[in-house]
Amino acid sequence: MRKLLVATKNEGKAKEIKQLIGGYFNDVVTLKDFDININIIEDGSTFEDNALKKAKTIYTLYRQPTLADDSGLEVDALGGKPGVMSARYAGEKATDEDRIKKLLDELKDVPEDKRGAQFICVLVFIDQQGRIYQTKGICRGKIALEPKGKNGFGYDPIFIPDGFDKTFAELDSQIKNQISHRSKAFENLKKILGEIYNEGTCD
Ligand SMILES: O=c1nc[nH]c2c1ncn2[C@H]1C[C@H](O)[C@@H](COP(=O)(O)OP(=O)(O)OP(=O)(O)O)O1
Ligand SMILES: [Mg+2]
Repeated sequence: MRKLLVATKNEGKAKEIKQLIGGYFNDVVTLKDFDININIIEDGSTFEDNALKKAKTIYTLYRQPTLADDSGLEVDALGGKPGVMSARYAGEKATDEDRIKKLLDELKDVPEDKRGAQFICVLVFIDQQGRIYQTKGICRGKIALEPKGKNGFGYDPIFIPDGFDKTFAELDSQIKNQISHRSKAFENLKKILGEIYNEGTCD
């Protein structure tokens, strides 16, 4: 029996993590699943700092294999903003719609060919013994002129990945999971898990 704690409260993210993690754990539980009400202040200046803080906080409490994901959207025309502030871009109580609205507003005078952006995902995994591993994935694309689609979460309705003419929210979750920043970070994490667990998936 191998269990993974996922240090996230974001249900959209948790769903993707469960789809992407592969067969290395029989049980994958998030902070919502085991109902711990902990508020981890994400005050780092990088995705790496914040992912590390989330993973360490949960590992220190439970001493079990723990995974954290810190991610966000960097918009070229805004010098990389909202970046690490993506979740709090329109204030603490704001919704995904509020954040999308604010971003589109700031880009209202930016023409289509200057709307380049990238999603970043940093994963930090801490194994049973407390060893720390980190991987990163980037997905390039551009910001749509208006929100479209119902799939996914967060900024998905306004992000058009390179090579497609639809937003992540219009594309199938299967396609998103083949090309996203998160899936790229997981490709590398799974190589590490393969080494830690000797290629053996658990059964
Ligand atoms: O694939 C994605 N598709 C759309 N939006 C995304 C994606 N990946 C990250 N994002 C956005 C959501 C949130 O506004 C911010 C992440 O912030 P981040 O602190 O990592 O996550 P969070 O606060 O929502 O949950 P938690 O910290 O509990 O894991 O970037
Ligand atoms: Mg967060």
